Amino acid sequence: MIVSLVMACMGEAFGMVPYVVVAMLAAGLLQGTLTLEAAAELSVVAAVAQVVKFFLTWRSSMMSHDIAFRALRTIRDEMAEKMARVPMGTIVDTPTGTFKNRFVDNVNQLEDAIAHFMPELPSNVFAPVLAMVIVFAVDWRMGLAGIATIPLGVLFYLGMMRGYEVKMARYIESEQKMNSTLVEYVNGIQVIKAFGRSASSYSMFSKAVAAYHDSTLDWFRESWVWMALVKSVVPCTLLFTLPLGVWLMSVGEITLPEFMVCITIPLSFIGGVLKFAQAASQISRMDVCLNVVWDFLGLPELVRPSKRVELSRESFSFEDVSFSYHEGLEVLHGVSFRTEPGTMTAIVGPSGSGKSTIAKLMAGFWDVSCGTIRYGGYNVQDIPFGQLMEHVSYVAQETFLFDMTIAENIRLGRPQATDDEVKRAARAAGAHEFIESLPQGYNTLAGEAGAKLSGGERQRITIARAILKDADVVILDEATAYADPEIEAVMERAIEELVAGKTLVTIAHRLSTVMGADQIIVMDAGRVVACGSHDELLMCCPLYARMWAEHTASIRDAGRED
Ligand SMILES: Nc1ncnc2c1ncn2[C@@H]1O[C@H](COP(=O)(O)OP(=O)(O)OP(=O)(O)O)[C@@H](O)[C@H]1O
Repeated sequence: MIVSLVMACMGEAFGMVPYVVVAMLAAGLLQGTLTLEAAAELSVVAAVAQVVKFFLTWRSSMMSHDIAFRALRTIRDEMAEKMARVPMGTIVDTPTGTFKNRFVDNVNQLEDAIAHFMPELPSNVFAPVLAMVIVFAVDWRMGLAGIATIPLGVLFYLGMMRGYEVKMARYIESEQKMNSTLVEYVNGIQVIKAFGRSASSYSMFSKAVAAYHDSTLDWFRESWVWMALVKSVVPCTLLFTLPLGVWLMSVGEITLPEFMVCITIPLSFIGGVLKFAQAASQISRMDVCLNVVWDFLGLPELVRPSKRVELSRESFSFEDVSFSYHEGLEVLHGVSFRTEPGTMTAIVGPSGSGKSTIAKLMAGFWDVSCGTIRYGGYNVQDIPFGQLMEHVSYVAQETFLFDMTIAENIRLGRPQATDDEVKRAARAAGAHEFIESLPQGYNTLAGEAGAKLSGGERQRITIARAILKDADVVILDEATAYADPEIEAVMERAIEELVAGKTLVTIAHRLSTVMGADQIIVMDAGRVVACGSHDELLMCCPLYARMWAEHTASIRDAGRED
């Protein structure tokens, strides 16, 4: 960046040479002393200086752009890394659009600041200073006349700067809010259409657009008056230099060439001064955008050690675990249980009783508020995140496929897996046939295929992913929730493949699917109310007995309807 700055400044210095040459040519012409050879030589000097300026400015700009894009990449990489280290709560509580804003729009704004503003700012200061040194060296009175418009310009500039940062922050905030609301709007378009609402009636979006409109106009209305004054007053140097110069020349204080130098040189630095005046908006913008980056990078992280530990064969154990997603709102209270290796644990309970929360804590998405979760004999907080994840497969309620090929989506389970292994996993998950029937088979992009895949098919792809991972513990969070009756059998076979010989923790609504579990944990309002086998719970847990009665009644009713 320093080299880029130096080259930009040198470029400005060379850029001034043609002005000096013009002054010398004009003076020679007026004095009648200009010869053809001298004119040709001076023109060559001006042309060479212009070429050198071009070369230096070009190199400086290339370097600063290179630096800018490298900085942008580093910032984005760090933000993406950070995202993997913050608790899931930070992610789910933030609207998707906000992430797009932080990562894309906000960081993009820094490009302009780093690539243009930083190298140009010193050269915009350097060029006027150099120009003034030249004019002052010729005649100090002409020097003063050359900068006479600047104090007035500074006055108007200060007028523009009043409350500028607040206005700029409001403008950027409203711009980002509008962008993120637009992303939400697009994400939620199905709901908006289904309820027959239009963009204008989606009040969040229209409010964000209106706020952006108001803040932009507010900002421009005030700034533009001042900026227009600065731009019209500062370049008027001739108003002062011309009469003073003519007078000084008439009284013999300065020569004609000196007069020409003193009126042309101040004209050469006006562009720089005006650009410098715009620096305020750049600095405020940079400040706001950088703060967004720093705030995000400063978010608290899930702290894990990096040194691998020697895990025993023990599986998960919850010891008096309490948890709140948000302070003061505890959703799990003193939960304790163990999962023995190679056994099946089912977690059941009414909606909102905390089943999925337990699954997500096992998957390491959040840290507990109180108590301890152990795996392999260690508190999970003392196990490197990557190491714990080697042992755990989490199949979530929501199936998510990345917009890459189906094969690559499955391979996420084990990046080094061969094509054959990917296919074997898909076969075991009962997904091979429908994947083969897609236009490009395993190479079909999930985004293209997405619309054609049913919920159950998508789920079998995520099960294939988990089968490929081959982890010791499989956590199934209502994994068969979207399966229709016809494919339920296929799904169950896929899951049997997935969990063969593994420790299974499953959360299921249909109690018939968990009857055979080694232990069933019954949750109610964030507490474990009972734990045992199906038969034991029927005898001793009224809540479970009621849920079972409701479940069998619903199966009977469904059978009667058929
Ligand atoms: N991300 C979140 N932020 C705040 N509260 C949450 C979050 N996720 C769940 N909760 C709350 O935590 C409680 C337990 O939710 P959880 O999803 O674990 O229940 P569940 O038993 O799995 O429910 P269901 O069977 O309906 O999926 C609920 O009161 C829920 O509103």
